[in-house]
Amino acid sequence: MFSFFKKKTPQPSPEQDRAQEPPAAPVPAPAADQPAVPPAPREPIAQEPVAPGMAAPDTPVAPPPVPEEPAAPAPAQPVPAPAPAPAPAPAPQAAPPAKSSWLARLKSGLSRTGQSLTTLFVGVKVDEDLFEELETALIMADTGVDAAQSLLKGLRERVRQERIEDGDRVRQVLRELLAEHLRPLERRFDLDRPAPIVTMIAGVNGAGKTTSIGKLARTFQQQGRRVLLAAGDTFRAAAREQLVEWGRRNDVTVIAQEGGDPAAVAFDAVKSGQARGMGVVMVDTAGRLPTQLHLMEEVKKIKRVIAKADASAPHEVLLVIDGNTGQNALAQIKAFDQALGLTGLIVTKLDGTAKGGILAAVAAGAQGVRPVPVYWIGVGEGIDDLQPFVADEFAGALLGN
Ligand SMILES: Nc1nc2c(ncn2[C@@H]2O[C@H](COP(=O)(O)OP(=O)(O)OP(=O)(O)O)[C@@H](O)[C@H]2O)c(=O)[nH]1
Repeated sequence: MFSFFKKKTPQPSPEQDRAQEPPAAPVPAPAADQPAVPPAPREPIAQEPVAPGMAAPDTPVAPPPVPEEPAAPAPAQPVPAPAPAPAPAPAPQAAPPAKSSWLARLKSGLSRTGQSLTTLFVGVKVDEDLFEELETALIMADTGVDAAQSLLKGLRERVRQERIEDGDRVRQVLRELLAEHLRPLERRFDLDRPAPIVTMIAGVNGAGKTTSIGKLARTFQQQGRRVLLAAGDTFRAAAREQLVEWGRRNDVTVIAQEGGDPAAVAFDAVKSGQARGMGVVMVDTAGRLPTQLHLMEEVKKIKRVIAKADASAPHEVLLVIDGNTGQNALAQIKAFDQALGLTGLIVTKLDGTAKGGILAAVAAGAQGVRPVPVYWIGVGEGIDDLQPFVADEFAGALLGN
């Protein structure tokens, strides 16, 4: 399995607050990840290698300055350097895996969640004790109380109506009910619309934003779209370099700038994407907690400034959430949705978690959350471990077929 983006150091805690850092080094990451002296200044990078099967690049265009945005600093200067012409590393995996292997991975990824649920049905008597145990197991899997109760209500009805006495049949019915419950979250990311599709990615530290962007860039390329990335985390050199390095290895243009205003980088990326006929422009943003109000203002500003480069953009605003986060994910969705108007979710790290039920809580609108559609789920660090969310497959992986 091809693995990439693995950080050399442990992930920064979401609890870290850039605000507490000295102004000269406003970085969210732990000291280990952050050299006291930043790495040698990197030229803003605009690689222009051409992915196989893609059109030749246009002449790089110097983007216009960011239009008047109160307190906006000078525009980024992504002077598109000539292509460094590194021999592009071969694609780690040429073709997407067979459907069966993906399903097997999803299943094994969610096995820790599934185990606690599926073992309950083996040779069991179908009675009130079973329903109570199931309710507890669902809540433990992070479905939340609302979703657990609503699923169990449906299950009781079906068991009564169909006079089900077999534990395994109860499991199958619960699986059907879970799939139905999750189906409203299913949404396909539409690539067939006017380009560039400007997609902004937000989330807390370490949720998997940059990794997911890398995986998506590959997916979009495989579907014949030219991709441009904006390294919107101008504070943390490691985050920027992670994206830039990915771009180098995979023939994807990356607009990056050390320091400065992330909104300016985003603006430049959109302009550049328009000028170069890109299919998708993905804007990475620094990790932030919803409680860090100044950083939430910053991410709102990025969105506003993107709209100055293209009045219809951003076309997608995606929140990346870590599937292990538990019920706090709901608070994250609510806050980012309020700040940015989310169009979709990417739920990562569903592999090896005992809490794969969080999507049921989202679908139930628990804690007043809007059931924001889920475009993709991440079940591993490999390039193919980000897959479209399909309710039926998800329910099957969780509860068996
Ligand atoms: N197991 C697993 N690990 C993942 C998944 N997605 C991302 N990761 C890992 O999670 C870690 C953090 O991922 P990043 O992409 O750096 O997260 P980020 O949100 O960009 O982090 P910041 O830039 O610090 O805000 C990395 O070690 C990734 O390899 C997933 O679906 N499964």
